[in-house]
Amino acid sequence: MLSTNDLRVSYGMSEVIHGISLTVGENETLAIMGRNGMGKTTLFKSLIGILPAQGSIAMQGNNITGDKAYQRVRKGIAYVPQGRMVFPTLTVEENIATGLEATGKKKIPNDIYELFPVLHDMRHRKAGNLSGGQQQQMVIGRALAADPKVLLLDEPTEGIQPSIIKQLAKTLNEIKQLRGLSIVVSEQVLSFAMAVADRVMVIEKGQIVHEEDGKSADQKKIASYLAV
Ligand SMILES: Nc1ncnc2c1ncn2[C@@H]1O[C@H](COP(=O)(O)OP(=O)(O)OP(=O)(O)O)[C@@H](O)[C@H]1O
Repeated sequence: MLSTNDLRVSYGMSEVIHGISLTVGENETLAIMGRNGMGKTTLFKSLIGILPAQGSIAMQGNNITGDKAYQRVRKGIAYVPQGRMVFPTLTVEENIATGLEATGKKKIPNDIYELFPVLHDMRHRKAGNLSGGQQQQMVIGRALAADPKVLLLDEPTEGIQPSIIKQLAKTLNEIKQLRGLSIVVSEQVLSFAMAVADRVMVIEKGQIVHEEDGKSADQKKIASYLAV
């Protein structure tokens, strides 16, 4: 579905992603695990087209390396950034509706409010008044409004309570079923990654250093990469 080949990303003269090749298949969830500063956000920003990269990125076999972010969104990639980036003074509904731009539609698809009933209840509230977990649901709803084929989520559990993290994992699995999409998620919370991932990759200093099947993953080994 989405793949990279020898992807390299630099800030000025300093290269921080050193040749990453990965593929996420149709209806697959790929978790990219790594400690702070290992390059997860940089990788995601290059996938969505906010940061320029060398090497290549392909979507359904078509080269999108030269595409701008909005073109990639139209081709079916949606991005939920780390820190969520809500528009605090807009209502919940207005926030979600910003995701519709790529589709030309005016109405928020029903399944978004079915997935997140609390967002329906709070749709006229200002987004800045929502809890962290509710805001995370809202920005996932915003990404789904763009009708993506691939959903990129950068550390969605950051700043969210453990009980809500469990619920978020369940919801992501539901979304994958319901929409039949592919998910790439970056994470540091192992239990969350294990609850959603079909495949796990570990990133260290801008390189993939370990990869295995999610269901049979050696959690101790992955945890050892995450330990400081
Ligand atoms: N704007 C920037 N300019 C220069 N270097 C940067 C910039 N942003 C990130 N870096 C560096 O790139 C490397 C990778 O950072 P990145 O934010 O991608 O890591 P991360 O795994 O997402 O970590 P975190 O979870 O803390 O966001 C780090 O060494 C970081 O210091």
